[in-house]
Amino acid sequence: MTQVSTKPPIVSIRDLQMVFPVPGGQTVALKDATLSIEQGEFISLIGPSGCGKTTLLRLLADLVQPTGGELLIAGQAPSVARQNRQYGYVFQAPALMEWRNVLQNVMLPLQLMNHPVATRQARAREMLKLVGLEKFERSYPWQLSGGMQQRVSIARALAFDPPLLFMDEPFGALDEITRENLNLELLRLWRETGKTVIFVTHSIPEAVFLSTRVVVMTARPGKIEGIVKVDLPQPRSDETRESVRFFEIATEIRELLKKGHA
Ligand SMILES: Nc1ncnc2c1ncn2[C@@H]1O[C@H](COP(=O)(O)OP(=O)(O)OP(=O)(O)O)[C@@H](O)[C@H]1O
Repeated sequence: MTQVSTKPPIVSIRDLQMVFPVPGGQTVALKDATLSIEQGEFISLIGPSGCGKTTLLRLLADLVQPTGGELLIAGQAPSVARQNRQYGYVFQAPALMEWRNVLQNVMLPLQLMNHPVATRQARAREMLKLVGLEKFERSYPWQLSGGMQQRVSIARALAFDPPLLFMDEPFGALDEITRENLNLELLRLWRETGKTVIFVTHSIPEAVFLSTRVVVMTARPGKIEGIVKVDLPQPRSDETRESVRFFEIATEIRELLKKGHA
């Protein structure tokens, strides 16, 4: 007998639209986006600069309000999901507080919510262990490499143990090898925690390596050109990047990107 899941998708968007007023007119940042994401997926958003990837994340995070369409996070309005701490957000720049050490940075969200000191310390240490930085809790951001700083910001985003993690080009500024290592670490963390990740990237290989599905967007006004399922075996490894299937999927995404540019 087939089991039918009654759980709502963790993200459900229908005909989502975002139009920004600009002097002398308007910018259509996102047009008619429809997408459903199940719990535990790893979704990458890829598309040309200005196609609305960050806007889509900001809509999901309730940082801007859509001008049309529907959007639900775990069956809730984004404002409710935000209050219920349903997601963590990792930005392109780590945005750490220079005057706070690593532990204090990770504890900050819990401190703002008045969690007791012992609870927030224990939770922050657990998250630092998850990202492999338990030995650096007393270090200050300026004492860490760019990759380590981004791991701290991932630990901070996970402090509330949210089911969803939004990541906006988190590794874009890092060198290729650091980026590949962090990709592997992120996949380990994703497997161990069962989180749903929505990840913005400009890199086709990064999207293929990380994702269960890749959402390909068109040039402005940003629309979804296609959704590519990545059927590469898990866990992914360095060998994954050399497989024939990896190149086939990368080519499929490249063709969709070209179509969206035309
Ligand atoms: N607050 C705003 N007011 C006016 N226009 C905006 C605003 N936010 C975004 N836009 C415009 O919406 C479009 C989409 O921007 P967005 O940052 O979502 O693109 P993106 O795909 O993330 O780009 P990139 O890959 O370069 O980061 C752009 O043309 C941008 O200028």
